[in-house]
Amino acid sequence: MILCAKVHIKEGEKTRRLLLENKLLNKNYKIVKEGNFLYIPLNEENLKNVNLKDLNPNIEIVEKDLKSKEIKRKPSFREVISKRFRKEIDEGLIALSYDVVGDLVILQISDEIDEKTRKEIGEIAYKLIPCKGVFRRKSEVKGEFRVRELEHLAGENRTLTMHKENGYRLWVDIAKVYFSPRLGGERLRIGKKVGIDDVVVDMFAGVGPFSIACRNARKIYSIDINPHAIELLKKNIKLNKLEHKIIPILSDVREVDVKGNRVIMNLPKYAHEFVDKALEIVEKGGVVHYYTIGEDFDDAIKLFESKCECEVLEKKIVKSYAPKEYVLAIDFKILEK
Ligand SMILES: C[S@@+](CC[C@H](N)C(=O)[O-])C[C@H]1O[C@@H](n2cnc3c(N)ncnc32)[C@H](O)[C@@H]1O
Repeated sequence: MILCAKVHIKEGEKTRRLLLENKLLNKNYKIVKEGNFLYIPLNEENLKNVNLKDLNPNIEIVEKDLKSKEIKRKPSFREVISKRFRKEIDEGLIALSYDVVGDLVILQISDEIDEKTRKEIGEIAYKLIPCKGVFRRKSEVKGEFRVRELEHLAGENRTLTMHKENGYRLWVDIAKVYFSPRLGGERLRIGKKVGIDDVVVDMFAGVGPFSIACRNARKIYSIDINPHAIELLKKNIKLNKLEHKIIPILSDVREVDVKGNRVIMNLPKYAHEFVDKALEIVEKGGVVHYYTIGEDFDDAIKLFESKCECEVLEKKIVKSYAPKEYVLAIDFKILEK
């Protein structure tokens, strides 16, 4: 039995595209039509990163006996690596999960694995994952710009790529700016809340994925301190034809004087240091989308309650960060400052 998204045929193509963009479509099985409904096979491994109801609230998850598309299927990267490197996987030196940004793949292999083996794994990924280049994370995201060091393993040694998610396109340079494809579902969630009269302030915009996800707003101020991010953000504004709405600002957000009714604080590790600034920016009655790292939501809620009168509209775990630590999202409505 295969997990499937059951949707009305009228929403079939839109849902299939959203599932594909969020790496949730299981291409090994055929989509089936029964009556007025389509059953779209799901990639179970990636389901943990995305809440399907954010993609389309009408999706129902059901199990279905679907026919496999190919009789002779190419083994997946995960299948090959699990067999060849079981011990190293169990020891936490090689991860089966990886990121795909545009046509580039980023693997997680420890420095303790020798260079020859790292390259061998890179070549396996290059053959089995549709992509043009393979890299590995050489460090954690670090510094003010939240960028990680990378090591090239296979294919093209190029770090600029075009990523597609949620119906928009983004230029990303994986060596110069922060970008996580795992936040695609979160961006969709925020984008859906945006109204046509909203003025959004994206305090830590990077190349602009949250800003562009909020494209229904009246105006969007997109701020970042990394000049490479702002350069790519400007290209992305043009690429998505949003010159009339998005205002890119290269600056430390603490130096910027703007106001808005929806503030996005996507700097999980340090956002707690910027709460006063967010409260200066947000208008009374507005919403702050706060991202932080923690075991639970308590500290973040206490922090906001110590600084203003607020109401928690929604809270969710976005992804895991370390053992027992998560990237958390909390939407605060600011009642009184
Ligand atoms: C975690 S990244 C998020 C980028 C983007 N929102 C995304 O989802 O891809 C945080 C961003 O905040 C920027 N940043 C860090 N400190 C800043 C500051 N004081 N003022 C403005 N931007 C800052 C970094 O350069 C980085 O691009």
